[in-house]
Amino acid sequence: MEAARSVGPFVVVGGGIAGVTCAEQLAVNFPAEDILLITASPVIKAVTNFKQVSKVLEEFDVEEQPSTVLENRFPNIKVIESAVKQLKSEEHCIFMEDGHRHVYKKLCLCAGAKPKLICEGNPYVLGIRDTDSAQEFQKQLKKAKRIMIVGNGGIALELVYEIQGCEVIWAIKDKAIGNTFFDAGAAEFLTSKLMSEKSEAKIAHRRTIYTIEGARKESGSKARADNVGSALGPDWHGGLDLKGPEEFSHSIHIETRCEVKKIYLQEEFKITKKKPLAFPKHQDKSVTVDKEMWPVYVELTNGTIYGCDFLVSATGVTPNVHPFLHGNNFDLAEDGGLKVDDQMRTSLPDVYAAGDICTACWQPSPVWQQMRLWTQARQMGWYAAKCMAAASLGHSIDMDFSFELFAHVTKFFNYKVVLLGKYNAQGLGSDHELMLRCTRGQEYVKVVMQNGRMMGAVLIGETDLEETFENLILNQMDLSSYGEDLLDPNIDIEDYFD
Ligand SMILES: Cc1cc2nc3c(=O)[nH]c(=O)nc-3n(C[C@H](O)[C@H](O)[C@H](O)COP(=O)(O)OP(=O)(O)OC[C@H]3O[C@@H](n4cnc5c(N)ncnc54)[C@H](O)[C@@H]3O)c2cc1C
Ligand SMILES: NC(=O)C1=CN([C@@H]2O[C@H](COP(=O)(O)OP(=O)(O)OC[C@H]3O[C@@H](n4cnc5c(N)ncnc54)[C@H](O)[C@@H]3O)[C@@H](O)[C@H]2O)C=CC1
Repeated sequence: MEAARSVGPFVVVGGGIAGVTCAEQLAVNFPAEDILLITASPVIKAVTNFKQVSKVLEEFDVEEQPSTVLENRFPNIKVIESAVKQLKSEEHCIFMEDGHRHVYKKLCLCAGAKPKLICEGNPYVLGIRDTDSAQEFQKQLKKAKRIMIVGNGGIALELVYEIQGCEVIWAIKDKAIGNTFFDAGAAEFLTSKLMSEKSEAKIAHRRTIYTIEGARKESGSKARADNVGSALGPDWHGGLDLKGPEEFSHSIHIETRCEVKKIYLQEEFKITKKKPLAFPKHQDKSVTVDKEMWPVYVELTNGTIYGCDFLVSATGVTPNVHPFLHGNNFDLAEDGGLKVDDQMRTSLPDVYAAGDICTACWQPSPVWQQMRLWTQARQMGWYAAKCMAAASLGHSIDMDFSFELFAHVTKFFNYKVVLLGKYNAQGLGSDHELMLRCTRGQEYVKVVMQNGRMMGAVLIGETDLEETFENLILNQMDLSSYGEDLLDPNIDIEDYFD
């Protein structure tokens, strides 16, 4: 067995952000050694336009590229396009779909995650993970008149805002939108943006439903449909044409505090004699029961039933661990991810993991938590390579600074959104207070304070506060004496703390 440990190259499985970043860093650290990157997809995802916005805030695009681009940049990286079928960790060997096998010295698993669908194997329930699934969604949307989006996180927030020309029923378990990122206050701020943008907006308070009828579609430029499959960056939907066949701009119907109870196919539904609801498409109050026959019917736990063309299950992801588990006893975390320690090691010798496939099981910084995001996939891939390099030289390294503070920059409803630290007071119990500053349609600033120290923040809009707040959270300065001044728009707090 000893022999297996030292022969063979470094091997990385997965051509997503985590895997590509890990392979690149290994290639830089060991320019004279072969690095094998094995991936099931014909393209790899590369980080482009990387910008270190501040100490921990970073922004970048994600671009799908042919593997030759990576091999040309790093001559000691060899990309093999084939799925891994099995791992025999005892033998330090992986077996491929294409029949080949590869011995490894050290292995990093970066096989990502897959959509956690509310119902597997139903052709009317779509998940979105990558370009292929996004294109399939776009194709289905072109001919859809009404769809249901289930889930209240990143994908749902983006889709609800971007989809035009198709009625959208948005079913969420929570009482307010965007629960994975926002509290009720921020949700209200964002919902009002959705309302204010649609001239005929109105809210039907039946079961706290928002019915947003949009203005007739102005000429406006359609999203570029020709460059699908290019940058998968935070504007992954930007390259898609998320427009249905109808001529109105938006028609969103939000059903809160409910889940999908049952999904019926058309034939099955006909025999139930149940009555599907229509939502007032043209403000016609009398339209309460749908006359159309839909391919699929969805019964929600609040008793309402809607016909629609298909559902999007934007209900989270589950780590892609299965091809590797067979015959290997990895320690798994509750969320199904491969447990990794502070050196990105899994429970099996010489096997590391990074990105969506893993679950961080080290003692985290008090203001950091894992979230399956591009930013963390890149940071983990980079750090795992450093750990593998150090380990092969016989030592370990300190935790990378990027895990000191949770920091995420993104865009929702066309607002810049910055999330820092314990932005929703995660794990702080009731022992914290919130400070808020909000100008409707402009900015929403929420700060989470505990014992006079800043623990987290939600910044929506161009607030220019991210760097100052990042420093205040990192240095844990006692801010009690500043009180409300901290958010006083007339006080330039940057001067206070510069
Ligand atoms: C629609 C959507 C929008 C998103 N938007 C954002 C955003 O705006 N900002 C953000 O920060 N995050 C966003 N995310 C999350 C982000 O995409 C993921 O966190 C990130 O891509 C994870 O990277 P990864 O390398 O771990 O996994 P992935 O990118 O999933 O890569 C996994 C790789 O492993 C390969 N693979 C899988 N199984 C095998 C196997 N058996 N053998 C060989 N290879 C295999 C796959 O082919 C793929 O190349 C979004 C996710 C989705 C689905
Ligand atoms: N701009 C950004 O930062 C974006 C980030 N992402 C990331 O990509 C990954 C996938 O995105 P999402 O699928 O949106 O995951 P998510 O984790 O962001 O949201 C999942 C949502 O589905 C809900 N949910 C789970 N099971 C459900 C059920 N059975 N019924 C109803 N609701 C259910 C959850 O409560 C949550 O609101 C996530 O890690 C997310 O953070 C995705 C899109 C944009």
